[in-house]
Amino acid sequence: MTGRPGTDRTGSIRRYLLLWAELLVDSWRRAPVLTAMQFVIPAGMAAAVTGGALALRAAVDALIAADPPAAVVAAIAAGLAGAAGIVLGALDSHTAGILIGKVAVLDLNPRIHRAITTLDGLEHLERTDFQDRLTLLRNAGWEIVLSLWSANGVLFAVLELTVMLLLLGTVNPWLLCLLAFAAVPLWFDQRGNNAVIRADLATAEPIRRQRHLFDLATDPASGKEIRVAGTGDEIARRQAGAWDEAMRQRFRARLVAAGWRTTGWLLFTAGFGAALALVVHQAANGTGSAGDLVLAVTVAAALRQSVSTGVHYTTNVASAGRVIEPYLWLRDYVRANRDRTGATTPAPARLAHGITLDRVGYRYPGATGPALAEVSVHLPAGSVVALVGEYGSGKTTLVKLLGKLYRPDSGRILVDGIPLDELETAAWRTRISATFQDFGRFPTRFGENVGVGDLPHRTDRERIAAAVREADATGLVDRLPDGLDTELDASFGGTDLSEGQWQKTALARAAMRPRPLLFLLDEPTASLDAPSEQEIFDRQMERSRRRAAETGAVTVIVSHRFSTVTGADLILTLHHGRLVEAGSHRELTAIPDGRYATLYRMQAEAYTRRGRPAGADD
Ligand SMILES: Nc1ncnc2c1ncn2[C@@H]1O[C@H](COP(=O)(O)OP(=O)(O)OP(=O)(O)O)[C@@H](O)[C@H]1O
Repeated sequence: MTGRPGTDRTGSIRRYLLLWAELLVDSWRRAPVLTAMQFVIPAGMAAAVTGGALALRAAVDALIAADPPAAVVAAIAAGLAGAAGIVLGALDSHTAGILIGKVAVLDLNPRIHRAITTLDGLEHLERTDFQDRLTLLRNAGWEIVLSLWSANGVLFAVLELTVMLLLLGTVNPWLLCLLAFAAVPLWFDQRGNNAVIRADLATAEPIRRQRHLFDLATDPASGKEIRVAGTGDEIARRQAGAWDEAMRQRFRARLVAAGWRTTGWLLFTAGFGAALALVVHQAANGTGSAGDLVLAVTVAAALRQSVSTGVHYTTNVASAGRVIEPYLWLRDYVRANRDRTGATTPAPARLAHGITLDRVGYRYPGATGPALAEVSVHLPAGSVVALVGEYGSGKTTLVKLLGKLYRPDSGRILVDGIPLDELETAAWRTRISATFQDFGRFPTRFGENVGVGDLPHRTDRERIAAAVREADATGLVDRLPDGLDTELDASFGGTDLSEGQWQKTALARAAMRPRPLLFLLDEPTASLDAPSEQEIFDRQMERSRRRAAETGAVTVIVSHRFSTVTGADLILTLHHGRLVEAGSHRELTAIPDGRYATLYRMQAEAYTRRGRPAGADD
């Protein structure tokens, strides 16, 4: 921001013009004939209106001059011009609709979705102010493309207005003042629209909240809890509250806009009336012809139509700002993100030394305190590292930093001495195998759900079968009606899986990559029963050791069940975002009143009370 409104406005106009130029190129590529028609038709309509008015004046003057043949020719010309105007008007709306639909659905919407889904990092999905913008962009393609053709419509409306005013000027130069009256509705309408845009942006948050509450109420997963807890009424009340909050502001803004619009039209009508009175007066005292009067009435009536069309298109352009602004923001954000992630150093073929965290800190945007602070530790190549700590202690944040999903605010992460920031993000990610507690559920076939863990091999059935074995999911596949080819996700007509089965699918997906340098397992077994959990951890340990020998891979496991990670080479205990202890299970349990030792003992006692062996491997 420069702080100078004029400069901001110029910059904004420039950005809009550039966007429209791009959309014009898209339109031309997608449908050249339809695109050309968007210029030819309005030009033809402007010509038809002015030609018709001139022909009508000629016809009336010829009649008065007792020249019937000239009057007939002029009347036919006026009729033809009127008919051409009607045909072109009908063509105009149809062709524009088809063109806008094509470019919006086939070019712009996919471009927006691609930008959102391929953006590096997670901030745009997790920050509420970013989410508000993304909410506005859902299927916004139509409105954005419409703005181009509305701008084009404004241009032609101005052209038509200019020609008409020139015609009126030939009758009486005072009639040129009608231009000022014609501009008033445009200007007032603009003011009203600005109020609407401001209100829509200001109420994006409650609209998103009410949508979220609606999704919550209609989602089968949360539906169970809502019914048991009896919170249905409360959710409905809050949804209505959010809706009410948004709608109050939006209705108020629309009321203000309607006030501006009505005032604008009233002023225009007053000017129009005065113009007609002037021409009638001129005709009455003999300084003008009857043809002039007909021309003035015809043109002034058409002028009203042109102004109305101009206002309509201007409204479209102005209200498109609601989605154009977030779209331009998204493009800038993607560009800035690309520049920021322009690292080019390839990931090492294998880890020789390991991963070092040097005073790493991270604070979520808008958070009051840091999620991680001053974390310094070395994760040796080939080691299995466990992250433990209470809820919210920073474990997942650390995992995300290692996956380059966030960048540290302070300190740095080194991979074999190379700053992670300098490693090419995509290349680094292809060397990571990861499972998160909130795993993805893709509505595709089971095999594909697993295969996407290593995109180049997503249809490699042998590789998929091996990954399924690694995740101990062979029994699951055997029970599926079509094995690997079973369509998943009941909401899309497929077979649904239980929470634990989805988690096993995610584990199999994470087993697809053949030579990872880093395994990230963020509570990979939270939805599984204890025996499956232990089995999976044992299997993962075995896999980690194998991969460690091949590539020096580091495994980072987050687990709340301490007994499963006792075999880790290094256990890191986090507390309020700080690393408070690091060592092996034996070393940490030897610290009297140590954090790990205390938490471990408490968990072990709880298991013993429930009749389960406490830390059987201890
Ligand atoms: N997207 C986010 N925006 C703002 N704050 C966040 C976000 N994600 C996590 N936090 C905060 O950061 C801190 C660390 O969260 P983190 O998820 O890393 O903890 P954790 O140890 O993995 O917790 P859990 O065991 O519950 O998964 C918490 O205080 C949490 O509230």
